[in-house]
Amino acid sequence: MSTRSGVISTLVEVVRKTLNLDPLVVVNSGLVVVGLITSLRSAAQVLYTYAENVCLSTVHVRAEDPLYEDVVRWMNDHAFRGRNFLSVLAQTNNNSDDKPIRCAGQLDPDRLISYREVEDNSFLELKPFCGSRIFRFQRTWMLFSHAASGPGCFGPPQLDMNPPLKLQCLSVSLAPIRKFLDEVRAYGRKVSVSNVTIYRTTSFSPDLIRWSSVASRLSRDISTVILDKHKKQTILRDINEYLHPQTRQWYANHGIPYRRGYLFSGPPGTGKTSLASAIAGVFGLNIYVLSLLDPTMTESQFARLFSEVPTRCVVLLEDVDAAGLNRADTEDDSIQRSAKANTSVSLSGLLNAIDGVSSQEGRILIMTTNAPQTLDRALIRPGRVDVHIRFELPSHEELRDLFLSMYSEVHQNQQFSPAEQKMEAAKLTELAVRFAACLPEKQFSIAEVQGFLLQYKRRPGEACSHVEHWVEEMEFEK
Ligand SMILES: Nc1ncnc2c1ncn2[C@@H]1O[C@H](COP(=O)(O)OP(=O)(O)OP(=O)(O)O)[C@@H](O)[C@H]1O
Repeated sequence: MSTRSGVISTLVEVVRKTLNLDPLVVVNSGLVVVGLITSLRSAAQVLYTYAENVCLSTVHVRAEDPLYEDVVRWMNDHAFRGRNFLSVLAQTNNNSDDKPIRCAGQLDPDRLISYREVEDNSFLELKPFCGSRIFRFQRTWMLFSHAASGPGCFGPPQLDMNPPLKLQCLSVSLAPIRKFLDEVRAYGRKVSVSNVTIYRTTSFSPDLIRWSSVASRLSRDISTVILDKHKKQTILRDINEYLHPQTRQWYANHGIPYRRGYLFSGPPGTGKTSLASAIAGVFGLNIYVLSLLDPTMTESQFARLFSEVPTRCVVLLEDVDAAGLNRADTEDDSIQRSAKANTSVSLSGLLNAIDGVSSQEGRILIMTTNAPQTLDRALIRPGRVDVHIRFELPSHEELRDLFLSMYSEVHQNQQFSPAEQKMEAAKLTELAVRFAACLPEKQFSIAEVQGFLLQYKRRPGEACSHVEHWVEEMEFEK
């Protein structure tokens, strides 16, 4: 003890002599400064909390809400342009269908191109990730905060999770932020007018499963989906009528839950998913894809996700037959999990999610299946499935349409005069008839025939001459 105090007094003496300062005074002043800073910080915190409660309007936006993407997009395109943000998430954006690769010259079948040498169309996106930024919107100063790991961004950032957003402004009313959000949504609609955003469920942890947008694509033109005209018109008219605001009122007046379900059934590769995505494009809706086969999803999570979709959207439940959901073969026909079930969601859980009290109104449910005959009657009864569209293997007429659709740009070539274009179109129709006649009806799926045509992308004549041989090969394989 005495040695330690001896060392301390020697040190004090050395400091006093070399710096000409009394160390005790320095330490005391330091303590006072630290104390002052701590008190000021606490006072600022109290003031901030008071201000937040009394005169700051705050809006939080959850990551799974479509508004989230709109806010981030608006901030990126306006408030952050050319400025530094404290912490950003760098991400390669591959969703740039509308930005073609700037590739050297015309396609030459004999010249192979290494795509390391060519500028690709993915681009680097820097998204605000953690921190806050003050920006001005229509004469109002606002604070945008994005916390990656709770308040203050302490701790390691959780890169796999989109943290919620916070928008604040100095106002006792939410009106300025509402105005801002209206603008953000209008901007989002404008920039993605011909895009369909696809949402899927993402499991962040065993207990946390949420919707997240996985892609935003140019919507598929409905005319490129080959389907009997009458069936196509039926479904388009039906959805058009259903989505109309007057129809919603009609449902409400009659006390009928405002929901509509569609079943697309048919062999693989006949266009069920293609039609669902084209429908979303026609009506400007986003697609929410749910899978009954997701091993990480419990029944209650499934129900919650189903109820969290927005009012107007397409909910796509693919291959419902694959889950093997049927009533157990019990005498009382009660809805229990069948032994063959392939999912953690029971049939009654699925039925409740579709039309239980918490199920979202206004959405369009599209279920696809290869085996409609195996589906439980309860699942496809009217109210759950209102329109059943049967997809079939293509007829000669549909094969001809597919051929014409694959080579549509051949005669639309701008280098041709209108008269030449007409002649080319006539030639192509002739080829299409010949092509279809070489294929047996109702034997191959459109996906299979499309696969064959893809080998002859700009050469309809060659496709026509090779199709018979391809049919022989396919028949041999089958
Ligand atoms: N009727 C169709 N019209 C246009 N393209 C089609 C059609 N059917 C299939 N295709 C093409 O075949 C491929 C697979 O189609 P899609 O995924 O829509 O079939 P599906 O019926 O949903 O198949 P699955 O039952 O295996 O999910 C796509 O590339 C699509 O372009």
